[in-house]
Amino acid sequence: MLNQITALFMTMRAWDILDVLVVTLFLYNLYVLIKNTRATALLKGLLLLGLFTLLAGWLQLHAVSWIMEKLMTMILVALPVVFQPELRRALEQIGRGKFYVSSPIMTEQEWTNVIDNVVDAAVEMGKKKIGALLVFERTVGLDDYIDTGIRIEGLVSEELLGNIFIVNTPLHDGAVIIRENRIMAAGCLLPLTRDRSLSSELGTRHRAAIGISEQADCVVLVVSEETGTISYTYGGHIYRHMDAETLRNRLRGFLMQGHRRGVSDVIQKWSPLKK
Ligand SMILES: Nc1ncnc2c1ncn2[C@@H]1O[C@H](COP(=O)(O)OP(=O)(O)OP(=O)(O)O)[C@@H](O)[C@H]1O
Repeated sequence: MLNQITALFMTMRAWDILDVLVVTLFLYNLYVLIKNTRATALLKGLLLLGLFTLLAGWLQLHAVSWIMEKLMTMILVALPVVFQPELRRALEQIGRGKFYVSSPIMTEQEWTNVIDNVVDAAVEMGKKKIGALLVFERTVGLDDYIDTGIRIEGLVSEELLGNIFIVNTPLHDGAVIIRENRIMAAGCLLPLTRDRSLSSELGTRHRAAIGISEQADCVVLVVSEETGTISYTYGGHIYRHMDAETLRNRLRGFLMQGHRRGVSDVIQKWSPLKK
């Protein structure tokens, strides 16, 4: 065994290493792209079906094997249809040269500043019963949704957020999308959840917040215009009646510990050129 491994390394050419590196980079970015989206759950399901097919073959259950093989073929044909939005987004990102995401890493102080400004704005809007919808992009890019709104690309501040959501102003309808310390766009249209089990108290603003969190790994804040309560959504779930401190802590958890944008982070983090 050891000899075989040694032989393998001895016969390895520089191109083979490059080959492995390219495949690793591709798979890692693919993982980052689909992590925490509905694609992950579907892939887990596929993996289980694959294992079941192998097991059926190994136990020589011919009828089960035959059915599973046909089923797998059908699923593989159906996959591009089911994953059409994800595939489109991935191809667009490659087309825009964004598959390998390179972005400056935010310091802890910068994140704290962003979170404080957003939470203070949300609390203030809650007191005044001003409805608001704020999406924090994480590893899954939200360019598709940013494109549905008005581009801003301004630094996050309590004052700017407060201004955007003033009732009857052009930008107040729809969602604000935040990427790191920038408000990328306002007035964005988000997909509504189709979950029928939700409370009837939750109108379209809350349904949009849940809907986008089902499609991507973003975290979304909602301020209710009716009650002034603040909620957040993540992974298709809604967490309601948040106070400022809990919200701050949850956002820290999501954004400061959980925010990774890919291999570029690691490279930048350990880069000797990093100041
Ligand atoms: N698909 C969507 N994407 C983004 N924003 C949306 C979407 N649908 C509705 N909204 C926002 O939600 C507002 C309507 O909120 P609605 O009263 O229906 O929801 P709600 O969940 O009951 O919230 P509230 O408690 O604030 O009343 C719209 O004016 C718009 O700003």
